[in-house]
Amino acid sequence: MAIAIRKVGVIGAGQMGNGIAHVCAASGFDVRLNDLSEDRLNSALATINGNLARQVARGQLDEADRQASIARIIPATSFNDLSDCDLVIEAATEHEETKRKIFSDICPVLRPDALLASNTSSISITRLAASTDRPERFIGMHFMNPVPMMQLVELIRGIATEDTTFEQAKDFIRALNKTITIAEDFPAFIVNRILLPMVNEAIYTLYEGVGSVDSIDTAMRLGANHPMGPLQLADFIGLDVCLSVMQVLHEGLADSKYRPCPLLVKYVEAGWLGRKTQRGFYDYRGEKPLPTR
Ligand SMILES: CC(=O)CC(=O)SCCNC(=O)CCNC(=O)[C@H](O)C(C)(C)COP(=O)(O)OP(=O)(O)OC[C@H]1O[C@@H](n2cnc3c(N)ncnc32)[C@H](O)[C@@H]1OP(=O)(O)O
Ligand SMILES: NC(=O)C1=CN([C@@H]2O[C@H](COP(=O)(O)OP(=O)(O)OC[C@H]3O[C@@H](n4cnc5c(N)ncnc54)[C@H](OP(=O)(O)O)[C@@H]3O)[C@@H](O)[C@H]2O)C=CC1
Repeated sequence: MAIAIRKVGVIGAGQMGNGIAHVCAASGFDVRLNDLSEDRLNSALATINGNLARQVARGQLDEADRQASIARIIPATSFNDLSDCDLVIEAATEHEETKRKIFSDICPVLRPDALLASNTSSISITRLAASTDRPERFIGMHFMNPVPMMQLVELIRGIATEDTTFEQAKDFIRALNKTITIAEDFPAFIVNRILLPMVNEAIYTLYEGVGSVDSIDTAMRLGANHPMGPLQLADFIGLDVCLSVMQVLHEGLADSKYRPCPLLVKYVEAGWLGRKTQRGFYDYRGEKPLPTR
């Protein structure tokens, strides 16, 4: 039975969670934004405020709407604060065990008819759904980074996702004024099945000394009209997320062409995760980003 979606819970207030909360609030939904720490929630609200202000400055939003949007986002340090949500979108770390633990903790708190979605970049929706008490009302809702700027949401049904869930998810995404593309539930779906091997190949190009950080990013920005070079994009996505997606592809499709570049592994092991740690293929701590290699 279809339910009206009015209140949306977002679990994980990082790069994606704050963007998802932003677009839901700006589209008139009440939002409960959850993360492990109050500090993370406070910085997420500051980021959202800044991005809404950027949209006001660009004339995409008026000041009254900015204020109304930010007022619709309530920080939630406990899953109990999400108990009356109609839809909960998980946007926590790209680590399957983390997601499964979140689902086992949140399901008992939710109304039986509430929908549950994951913003996972690559992990099997069918498998994640099976770890919940509601595989029929579970779906993959894959937003793109940065969420307020990117038009696409990739929608992925698990094997058990019901038609009503699918239709409600489509209606919800349309209410966010986003465009839907439908992907089948296979490793990394469509966008990351194509994009992340390109990013991984750019890292191999650096690793093998074919080009420098600057020459590789310049080549693709000016040679293929990409808005960001692939190494700049990797830092923007997060090198931990890039590595997780490549591991899911490599293990899920059992094809050596998806093996993660050893240099990517090294950066993640060093904690150099890109923009979110101020250092990846570029060092973001100074005036302008400087290549770290
Ligand atoms: C990994 C996955 O699972 C799936 C994915 O998401 S893959 C990644 C998909 N995303 C991309 O490919 C993004 C490619 N890059 C772009 O499209 C563009 O560079 C961009 C849209 C990000 C920015 O476009 P732009 O015209 O340069 O925007 P501009 O006004 O100059 O803003 C640039 C800066 O603001 C950010 N930005 C601009 N508006 C923003 C908003 N409303 N919300 C968040 N960030 C915003 C940009 O990311 C960039 O960050 P910094 O301020 O920290 O430098
Ligand atoms: N980055 C990207 O470009 C895109 C990422 N995605 C997907 O979105 C999801 C989030 O990615 P992203 O935002 O980049 O990751 P981030 O690391 O930026 O944010 C993840 C957030 O989840 C928090 N978190 C971790 N465990 C829990 C938990 N148990 N309960 C609540 N919050 C938790 C983290 O807190 P802490 O840091 O303290 O652990 C962090 O604040 C991933 O599944 C990713 O694959 C999808 C599209 C694009």
